[in-house]
Amino acid sequence: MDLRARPYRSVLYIPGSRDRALDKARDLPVDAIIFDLEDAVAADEKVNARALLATRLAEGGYGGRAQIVRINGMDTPWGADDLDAIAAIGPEAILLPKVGSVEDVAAVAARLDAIPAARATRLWAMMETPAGILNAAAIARAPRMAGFVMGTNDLAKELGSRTRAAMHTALQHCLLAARAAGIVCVDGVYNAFKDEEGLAAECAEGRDFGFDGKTLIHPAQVAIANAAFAPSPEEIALARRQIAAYEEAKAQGQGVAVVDGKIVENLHVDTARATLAKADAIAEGEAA
Ligand SMILES: CC(C)(COP(=O)(O)OP(=O)(O)OC[C@H]1O[C@@H](n2cnc3c(N)ncnc32)[C@H](O)[C@@H]1OP(=O)(O)O)[C@@H](O)C(=O)NCCC(=O)NCCSC(=O)C[C@H](O)C(=O)O
Ligand SMILES: [Mg+2]
Repeated sequence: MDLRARPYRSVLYIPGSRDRALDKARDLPVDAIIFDLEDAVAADEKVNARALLATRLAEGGYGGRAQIVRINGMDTPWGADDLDAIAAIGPEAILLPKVGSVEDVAAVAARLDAIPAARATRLWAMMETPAGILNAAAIARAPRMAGFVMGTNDLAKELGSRTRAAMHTALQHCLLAARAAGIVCVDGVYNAFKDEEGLAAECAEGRDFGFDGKTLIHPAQVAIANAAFAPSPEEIALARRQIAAYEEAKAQGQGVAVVDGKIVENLHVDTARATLAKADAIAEGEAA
């Protein structure tokens, strides 16, 4: 299965304790939702949030959006109960926080193997600890692994870094590991949720790096991420021209075409086809 065939431009965190936000998300134009039981939920709300979220997920109404539940760490008082309660609903994916090693993931995958409802549930990993970043290649190939989410807040805390630039190596390292394993990789959150310009700039950088999309914390951020991570009309038009020019060159026995003064070879055509497939998947999701 091509995990990246589906769009992940906008991936919105929703605190599992906020019923109004859980309801609102049913109408938001996001590609994916992370229903959060970890850092967005206070310690004394954890148990109630787990029950509320289980009820809302069982009710459904989230349409074709990818649904991912972030549980608490297995080393916390809530992790094991979160896992059992959420796995029993058979969610599409469970997101593990602060993953440090492939063994962390393998232990959860083995526990899921014993829960029939979770037969098809995939695992995602928060990449946000120095050990996790260093072990990214192995984690990306762990059992049931389907996606990485960059946790830039925790990473900044752990590294003591003060700028995003200081985390570029970690971001790119995780992206390399994800691409080598063929899994999804989404960028970290932009905390200043009222700063649209700052978010747009960070989305543009994430897109240039190659991320599939951005994690978000507020509905006002959704449109900006959706625009930044979708192929632009110019990119779509160029992709079509590249494919047509290459097909024509091939018909004449040549392996190289030229479009806008730049060579187009089979690998560029692969990228062009991927651009069109992504645009189609987005259009399909928006029409649904
Ligand atoms: C940041 C917020 C606390 C702001 O909340 P609030 O003051 O309620 O915002 P608004 O009044 O502007 O809200 C307007 C309406 O939008 C709904 N809303 C708000 N946030 C969300 C959301 N995330 N999803 C869905 N709907 C949302 C409100 O209910 C209002 O609706 P209505 O009443 O109908 O008008 C708040 O946005 C928030 O809590 N955001 C999520 C924070 C979060 O999830 N944090 C954890 C993830 S970040 C992280 O941990 C990353 C990683 O681990 C790392 O290390 O980096
Ligand atoms: Mg975190």
